[in-house]
Amino acid sequence: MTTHYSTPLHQLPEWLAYTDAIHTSCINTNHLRLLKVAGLTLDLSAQRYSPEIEKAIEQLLTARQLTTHRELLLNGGIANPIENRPAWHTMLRQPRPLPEVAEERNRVLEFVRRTDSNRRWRNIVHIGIGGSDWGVRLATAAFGYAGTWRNIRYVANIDGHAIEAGLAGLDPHDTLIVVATKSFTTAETLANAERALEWLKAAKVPNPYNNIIAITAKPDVALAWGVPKHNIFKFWSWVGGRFSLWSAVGVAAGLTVGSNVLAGLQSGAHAMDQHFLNAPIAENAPIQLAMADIANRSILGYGSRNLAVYDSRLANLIPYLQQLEMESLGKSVDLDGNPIEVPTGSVVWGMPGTDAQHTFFQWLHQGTDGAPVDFIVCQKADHRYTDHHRQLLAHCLAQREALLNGKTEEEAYQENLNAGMEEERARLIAKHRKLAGGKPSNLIVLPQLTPFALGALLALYEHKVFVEGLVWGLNPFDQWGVELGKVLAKDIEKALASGQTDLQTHNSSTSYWIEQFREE
Ligand SMILES: O=P(O)(O)OC[C@H]1O[C@H](O)[C@H](O)[C@@H](O)[C@@H]1O
Repeated sequence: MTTHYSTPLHQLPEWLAYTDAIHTSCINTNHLRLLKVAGLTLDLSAQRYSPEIEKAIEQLLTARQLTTHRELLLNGGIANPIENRPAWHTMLRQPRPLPEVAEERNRVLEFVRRTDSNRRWRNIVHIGIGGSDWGVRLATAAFGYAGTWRNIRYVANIDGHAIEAGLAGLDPHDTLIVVATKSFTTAETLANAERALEWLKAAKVPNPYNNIIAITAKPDVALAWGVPKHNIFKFWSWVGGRFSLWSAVGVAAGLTVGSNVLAGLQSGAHAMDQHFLNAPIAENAPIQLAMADIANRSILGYGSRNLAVYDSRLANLIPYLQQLEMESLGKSVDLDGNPIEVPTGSVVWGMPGTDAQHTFFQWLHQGTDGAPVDFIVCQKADHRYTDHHRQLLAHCLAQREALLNGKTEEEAYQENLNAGMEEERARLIAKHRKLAGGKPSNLIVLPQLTPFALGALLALYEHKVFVEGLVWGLNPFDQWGVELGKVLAKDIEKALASGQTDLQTHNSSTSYWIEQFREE
């Protein structure tokens, strides 16, 4: 068996040099550091920076063999050694992909074209969960925020309310059920697909399977389930679930917001792939984003990162990135199975701004922990309410500046006095109004919310995650942690249905609740 690391990260000289460089630097509030990539601007001015940091990054990434691993990723080598397969989502957005990829891409385009020209399917119910869900939701909300001629609904959760609400009020004769599941084994998706099938049958739809399409890496299983061959779109085991938006999984987005959205997303992502491959380290946006995140997480000790998305059309970017980042980086052993002795992937959380300002920004400004923030905003809006957009931009910049600059007690005290407060009270209130400042953040500006810009943004985060995995030495392309719960759920479900279980195998609280929830 190959050993990947002879020296653990926390003892690696290049890591120690990076740690030192971070500790001996600060955020320079007079410094402007911008990277312009694929139409996006990444403003890193509110992160620590020094020539020593730049040098340490170069050396650390050389020690981690960035060039070799990046080529492995982008050329379809075994980038996921634990599961012994490539992680080749970048292939799906190449202008000239492998013939089998091109063929499936064309099948999707042709399906959308034919369906549109027949004005077929007024309603779409997209059934899928996790990576087979969030990307499609994101794309349709981003570009269909004002509605489209087709209704689209999403059903992910096993909660029966989800499928009930997903189907309620729709005409089964004019509804296309899209079943998206890489594995075709995911319990939620299969159960919801069964309910949708029953619903079609109950409405006496002549051939209910004609109202269903499946997108999967297991076409044989979909066929055996009943989906006709011509209604099955395939992707490949080398496409990780959380990267499947780039595959035929996006077909429901094609049907609602148009094939040009899929094409635009792909070309934006491809432009970012090229930048990631070719740009020198100091100008490489995914790399610089990753290294800032690593510094904040592993060296400065921030436990989470906030996503302040100043565009309500991008609300689904938050769960999308939560899956991308937390499923990829929520690991604590390296490729050799040894514990990683520095903190790895942080919590990622957020809400669109300005809603977030009225919910938890207080904590960001004055809470004990605080968190770095990614501010994401579009320079130009697509609505006609110019003063709304001006205010939105102002709030975004203001929050970022407040986090960075803060306010001293003395400043607050003087302001209080100037506002006519008597001295003792001015002192007390100043202590409450003081903001520490110095909080790191990124600002990512999209010129406008186009499919190209969103594609580039998603690929920026994907490659950021890859670089973090490389530095920490973990495998960002598996997710073993979610398995145990799935196995336990199967056993508990059996116990709830039949009463048969070995209660000894569960802890006393679980056993108690099995008894309580057991069906009579
Ligand atoms: O697409 P599927 O095979 O149905 O998988 C759906 C989801 O299942 C699990 O939760 C995995 O952790 C996710 O990565 C995946 O996206």
